[in-house]
Amino acid sequence: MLQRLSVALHRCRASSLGLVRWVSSGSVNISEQLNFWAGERRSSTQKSNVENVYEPATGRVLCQLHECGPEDVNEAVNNAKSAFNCWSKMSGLERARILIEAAHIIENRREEIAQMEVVNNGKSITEARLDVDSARLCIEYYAGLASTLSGQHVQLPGGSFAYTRREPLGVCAGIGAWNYPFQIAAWKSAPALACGNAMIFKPSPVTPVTAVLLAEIYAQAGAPQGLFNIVQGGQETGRLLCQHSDIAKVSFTGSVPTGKKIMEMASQGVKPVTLELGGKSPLLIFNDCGLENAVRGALMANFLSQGQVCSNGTRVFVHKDILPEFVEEVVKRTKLIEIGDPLLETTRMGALVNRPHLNKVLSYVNQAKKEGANVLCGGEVFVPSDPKLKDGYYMTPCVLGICTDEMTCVKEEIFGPVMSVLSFETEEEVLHRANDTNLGLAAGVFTRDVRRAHRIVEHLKAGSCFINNYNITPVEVPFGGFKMSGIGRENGQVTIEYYSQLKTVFVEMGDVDSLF
Ligand SMILES: NC(=O)c1ccc[n+]([C@@H]2O[C@H](COP(=O)([O-])OP(=O)(O)OC[C@H]3O[C@@H](n4cnc5c(N)ncnc54)[C@H](O)[C@@H]3O)[C@@H](O)[C@H]2O)c1
Ligand SMILES: C[N+](C)(C)CCCC=O
Repeated sequence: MLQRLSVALHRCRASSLGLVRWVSSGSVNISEQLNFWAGERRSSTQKSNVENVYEPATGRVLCQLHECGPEDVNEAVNNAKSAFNCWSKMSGLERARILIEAAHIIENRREEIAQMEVVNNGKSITEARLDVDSARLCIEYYAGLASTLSGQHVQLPGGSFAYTRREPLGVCAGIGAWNYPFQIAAWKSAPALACGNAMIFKPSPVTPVTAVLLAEIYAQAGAPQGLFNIVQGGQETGRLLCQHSDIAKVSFTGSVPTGKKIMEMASQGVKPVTLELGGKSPLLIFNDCGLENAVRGALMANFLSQGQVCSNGTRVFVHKDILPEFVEEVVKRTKLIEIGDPLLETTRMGALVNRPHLNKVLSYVNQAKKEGANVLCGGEVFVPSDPKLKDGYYMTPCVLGICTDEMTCVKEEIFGPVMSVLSFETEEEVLHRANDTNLGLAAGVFTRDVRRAHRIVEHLKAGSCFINNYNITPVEVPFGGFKMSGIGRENGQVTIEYYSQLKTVFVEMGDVDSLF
C-alpha cells in the first residue's frame, strides 16, 4: 500500500473524492518490498544483483531493486498454479465481480497511483492520470466480457454433435516496458484474468514501483491468493519466466531485439506469445487537411510521455504546398510546451526515464544534424529553474526539418521527443515511403477527403491507423503491430483469443462405425 511507503507528504488538498494526498518531486523514498506473491509483498531470496531505481524528475535514487532468482520465480509460479485451480473453475460472472471491484479501487486511488507513476517514470501528472484511467477501463471492459466467453455447438449426422469449450491457458507471464508501467500491467492482466488464467508479471527494472499496487488491488478486490503476482528483475528474471515449464504463455511489451529473444525462448516450449514491440510510424498530412487539427495531431503523435511511446508518428510527411505553414505552427507550439516538474498541474512535458536514455536521444539529434537535418527547435538538455530538479533528465522537444528518408532519425526508433518532418508531392509516392520500413505499429492520415482517407488507410501497412487523429487507444479497440512491430493484439474482443484456447468435444449419439 502507498500508505506503507515512506512518503514525505508535502501538502494535502480537499477534492471532490475526499482528501487527496500530494507528494512532491524529491520527497519520496521507497523502502517496501516490490515483489508480490502468496497474497503479500515479498523480498527476493537473491541478495546479489541489486540495481538503483531513479526518480527521473530529480535524478535521486528512489529505491533499490533486488532481482528475483529461480527460487523466487518458482515460488511465485507455484502460487499462481494454486490460484489458477480455483479461479479457472469460477464462472465468468464471479470473476467479473472481482475485476469490477478492482476497477472501483483503482478509481478511488487514481491520484495516489498516478503520483507514484510520475515519481518513477517522469511523465506529467496529467498524462499519468489518463494512464490510470486506461488501466481501470481495461479491467472494466474485460470484466464485461468475462461472462460472455462461450463455445459453439455443431450438429453432425445421425444426431451426433460437437461442441467447443473456450478454456484458459494456465499461468501466463507478462513482461513490461518502462513507458506505461501501470497501464501495461493492466492491459495484460485484465484479459488474462477475465479468461480464467493466473499471471506472473515482471515490470521493467527501470519502473518497478506501480505494478505491485495493482497486485495489491486485485488481492483486496477478492482475487484468490497468487492470482496476480509480481516478480522484479531484468533480463535474467525474464528468461526464467519464459523458460519455466509451468508458464503457458508469454505476453511481452518492449523492444524488437528483446521480442525476438522472447519468441525464441517461448518456441522451445511451443508457447504462444503476444509481442507488442517498437515502431517508426508515419503520419501523412495532405494539403486538404484542417491545418489546426493536423498540427494538434502531429504534437500528440510525437510528444506524449516525452516522446517515449511505441505508436508515435515520428515520420511526419507533409504535402509540399502546406509545408511552410505547417512547420511554422508546429515549431511555435512545440516551443510553448511547458517542461518541468512532472508533478505540477501546468507541466506538459516531464523528464525522460533515465540518464542513459536521455543521452541516447540527444545523440540521435546530433547525428541528425551531422546528416543534414535542420534543428527547427529543441533537442537540448533542459535544466529547470527549481534547484531540486537540476539533476533530472529533461530535454527540450525537438522538431527536425529538411529530413530525408535515408537519415538515421527517419529510419530508427528514437523513443524521445524528436519529430522528423519530411516533404511529399503525391499520394503514391508518400504511401511507398511510409511503408518503406520493417516496422508497422501505427500510421495516421490527415485529410478532409473521405475517399482519400480510406484509400490511404487500405494501403498503409500498420496495425493501428488513425484518420484525422493520432495516439488514441480506447480499450474496446484492438491494438498491435504488423511486420516487426509485433504479434497478436491487446485490448478489444479479439484479445480473448490470445488468452484462451478451444477444446473440441465430439459426442456420438449412435454406435461406433468401425472399419475393423
Ligand atoms: N507495441 C507496444 O505496445 C509497446 C508499448 C510500449 C513500449 N514498446 C517498446 O518498448 C521499447 C522500450 O521499452 P524497454 O526499453 O523497456 O524495452 P526492453 O526490450 O529493453 O525491455 C522490456 C522488458 O523486457 C525485459 N527483458 C529484457 N531482456 C530480456 C530477456 N532476454 N528475456 C526476457 N525479458 C527481457 C526487460 O527487463 C523489460 O521488462 C521500445 O522499443 C518501445 O517501442 C512497445
Ligand atoms: C496510450 N498510448 C499513448 C497510445 C500508448 C499506447 C502504448 C504504447 O506505448
